[in-house]
Amino acid sequence: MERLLVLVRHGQSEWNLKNLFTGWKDPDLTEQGVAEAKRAGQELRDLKFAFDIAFTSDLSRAQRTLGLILEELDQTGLETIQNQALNERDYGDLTGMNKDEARDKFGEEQVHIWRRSFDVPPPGGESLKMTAERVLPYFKKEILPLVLSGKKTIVAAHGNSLRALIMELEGLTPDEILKRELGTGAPVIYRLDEDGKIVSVQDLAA
Ligand SMILES: O=C(O)[C@@H](CO)OP(=O)(O)O
Repeated sequence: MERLLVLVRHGQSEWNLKNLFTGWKDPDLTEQGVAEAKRAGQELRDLKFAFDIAFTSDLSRAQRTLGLILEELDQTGLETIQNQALNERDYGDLTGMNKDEARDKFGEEQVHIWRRSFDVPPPGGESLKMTAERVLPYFKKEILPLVLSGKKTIVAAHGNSLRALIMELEGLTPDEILKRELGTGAPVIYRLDEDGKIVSVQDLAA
């Protein structure tokens, strides 16, 4: 039995393009983001993927990315579950701020710590650790059992909510996961064994 899990970060959003901290804000995809999502769908179609269930966050950029992928796969009616647990890390007071302006205001190092340390949250927001503490229980309860039962599953979500998932799946240390940048609209394909251990990983961005 195949146990397939595909993770995909949303395509470029309006706020990715404007270089703004996004978090739980809900900007739409850019034209480039739409094209990235379509290309992801085409790549999965070329690899002959057909899914049994889809999960996404409650943010439009991830939902729309998933919708565009499913269109390419001719699977627009696929059962899809949306949950806030898969949302991007909440950037708190940084939300909406330009990333370069934040560096000017708070210093390069402080901004890097907020963006890429494991357990230092930005003011009023979530660290990657806090993000993992909501993503992982949801994944273990709602998603993983379906994957292990043979349901081919796609999860369309966000840079940091997917980092939390990848850290768990691949058994990475905080240092290792923080160096991992996920391309917009680039699927990562996992095949798992019956215990949820990785049999193979294929990153279509690579
Ligand atoms: O702004 C955000 O919400 C995220 C993802 O785009 O940014 P960062 O790469 O800084 O975690």
